[in-house]
Amino acid sequence: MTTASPVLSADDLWRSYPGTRRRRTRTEALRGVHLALQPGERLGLVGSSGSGKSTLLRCLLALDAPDTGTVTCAGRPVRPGPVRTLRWYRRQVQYVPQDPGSTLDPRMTVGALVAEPLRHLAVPGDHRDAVATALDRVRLSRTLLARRPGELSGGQAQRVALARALAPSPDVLLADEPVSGLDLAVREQVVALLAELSATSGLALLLVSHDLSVVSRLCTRTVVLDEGRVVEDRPTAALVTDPRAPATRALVDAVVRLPA
Ligand SMILES: Nc1ncnc2c1ncn2[C@@H]1O[C@H](COP(=O)(O)OP(=O)(O)OP(=O)(O)O)[C@@H](O)[C@H]1O
Repeated sequence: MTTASPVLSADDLWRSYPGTRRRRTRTEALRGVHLALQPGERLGLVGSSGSGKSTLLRCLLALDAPDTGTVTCAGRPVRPGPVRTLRWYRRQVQYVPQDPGSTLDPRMTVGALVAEPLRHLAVPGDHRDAVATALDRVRLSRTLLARRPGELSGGQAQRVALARALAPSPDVLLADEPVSGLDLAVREQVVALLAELSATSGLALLLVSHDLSVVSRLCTRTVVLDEGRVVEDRPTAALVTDPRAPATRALVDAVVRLPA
């Protein structure tokens, strides 16, 4: 067990949603979730549909507040609030969305898209340099700077999303199913790129997925959520070869059943 202090942690998070007319009871989406991401670590967060992954991610991104419990980044508590009070956090913890095709503004050029977070976060320095560096880091040619999302392949769009997240030089990336919309060959390239980025720059990565096969190739440790609870938190290799919780077994079986 590592003793370094986590760069990002969730401590005893509880979050419930009110009942609806059709479903009267409250939904307990998170039930006492603990999670700690060490500097430079690659941590997987897996669980079936409805297990609470998105709710946890929204709390970690300070887009939603837990009912009780705290999110802490580098020793400071993190809660939703006005943009200016969260700038420090957004510079340290960046988000890579699931489907860049629909999240990148189709009217903006690649250059403007990658520069946007730097402007929003009031990052000092020459933004053109930072944009060029971010494109280099994701292996995107600078000849794409003037293109718009509609003129990019799926893999290029995902790299632009990654470059946007990397531009402010964060310590942590939270990636939500970052390869799920990509075909197999491109998926392999993006997985390899994420592994390389974390290995060479000390970037910590929290990879959220329902697919254990992607997580097992990238993450050294994996947390399994089931009905809002952490049911396993172990090295990924051990978890895959010897799943203990029924939810983990189901995820392992789902990978085994997939055609090669
Ligand atoms: N806004 C909401 N109002 C009511 N219930 C909600 C709301 N958002 C999520 N839930 C419920 O909370 C539980 C956890 O949902 P969540 O979206 O966090 O799961 P998930 O693991 O991300 O699922 P998926 O993989 O399908 O995206 C589910 O039972 C869901 O129906």
